[in-house]
Amino acid sequence: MSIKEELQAAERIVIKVGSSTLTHPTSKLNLGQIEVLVRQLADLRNQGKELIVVTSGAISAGRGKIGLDDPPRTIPEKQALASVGQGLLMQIYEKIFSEYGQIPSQILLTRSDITERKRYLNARNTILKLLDYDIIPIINENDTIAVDEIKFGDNDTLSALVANLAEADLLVILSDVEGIYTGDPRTDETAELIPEVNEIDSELEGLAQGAGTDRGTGGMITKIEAAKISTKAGIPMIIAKGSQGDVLRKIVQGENPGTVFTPVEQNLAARKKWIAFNLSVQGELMIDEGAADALLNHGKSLLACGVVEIEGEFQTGDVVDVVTEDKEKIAKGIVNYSISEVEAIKGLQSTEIEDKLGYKDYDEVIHRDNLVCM
Ligand SMILES: Nc1ncnc2c1ncn2[C@@H]1O[C@H](COP(=O)(O)OP(=O)(O)O)[C@@H](O)[C@H]1O
Ligand SMILES: N[C@@H](CCC(=O)OP(=O)(O)O)C(=O)O
Repeated sequence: MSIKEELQAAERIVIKVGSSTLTHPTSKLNLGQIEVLVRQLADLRNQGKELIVVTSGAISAGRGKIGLDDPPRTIPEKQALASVGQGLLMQIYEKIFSEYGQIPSQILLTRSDITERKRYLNARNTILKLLDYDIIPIINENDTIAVDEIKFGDNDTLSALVANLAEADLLVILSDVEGIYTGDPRTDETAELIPEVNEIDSELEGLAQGAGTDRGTGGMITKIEAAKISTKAGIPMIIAKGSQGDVLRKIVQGENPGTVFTPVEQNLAARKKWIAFNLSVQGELMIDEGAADALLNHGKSLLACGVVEIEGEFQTGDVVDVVTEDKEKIAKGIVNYSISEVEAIKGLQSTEIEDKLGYKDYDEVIHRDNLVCM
């Protein structure tokens, strides 16, 4: 399918809207802009599209409401502002969506809702049920309670993980720029829009700078991180300017008003997607050349005999990175044994595991069904 056809065929779409689109430079909500956006979303829903919105703007709206001149610096400051602003955001979404006959709902996520498999499945089931009820889930990070260890940090990454979790057909990131330019268009007058990206390389990453205003988080850097996750999961992603009145209509008609990232041809099963994009890696297994060949070229499981060195603190069922002796990361997987058990059985044949541990729950350290090669 061409990218145009993929855009036209997208039935389930995640739309992420940045603070720079939802709020004015005063930090207060940009009601006109939100109205235009919600009208388009309602119209897509009327066309039968399934929509999931990832919204930013809580911190900025909270700041606008309280009337703080300076942007928040500390985590408690951001948390307090988010606590004020999230309610404002939902109030306005609820009001305008209702006017257009649609039902929005709120979901606030922390990183562990995605990294812990049980919670991931819960979040997924809830979102799918809401879509089933013709509701538009509106997702934000749970800023008020998320501290560093459990934070996504930015909604670009969150939106890509949500697109993956919900098995969306398309991820749209609406910002205050048309797309990715050859430099930050705010500071580089010669910067030109890049309409299509087929491969994310270090050159492209080098063009991306941070946020454009003190309301945004991450700028183009986090949007490229999102594109890596999304395209690897087989989902095309578009960055476009949220203030263009008919931007969403154009996209679903197959037009590209910004930068489109074409997906990598790969269709991982849902469980493998969860492993591949799991942000909470608990350790690292270094494996020898033979084991690397078995994993990468023959689709085999990782056996204890191929494990050379171990790092981290993992329990049975945790996700670990698998690296070569040159420290190149080649895979990620769910381990069948804890770190102390792998330490004891590394280098051994599977037939020797029982003698060593006094039991043998599994032949493999990581079964191939729980392994994703990079
Ligand atoms: N190479 C680039 N191309 C386009 N924009 C860039 C680039 N590098 C940095 N930016 C900045 O990224 C900003 C958008 O990101 P951000 O401020 O986080 O907004 P949002 O709230 O939409 O996420 C733009 O306003 C721009 O200043
Ligand atoms: N969760 C935060 C937004 C974080 C974020 O990534 O902001 P942005 O770069 O504007 O998408 C909030 O609601 O204020």
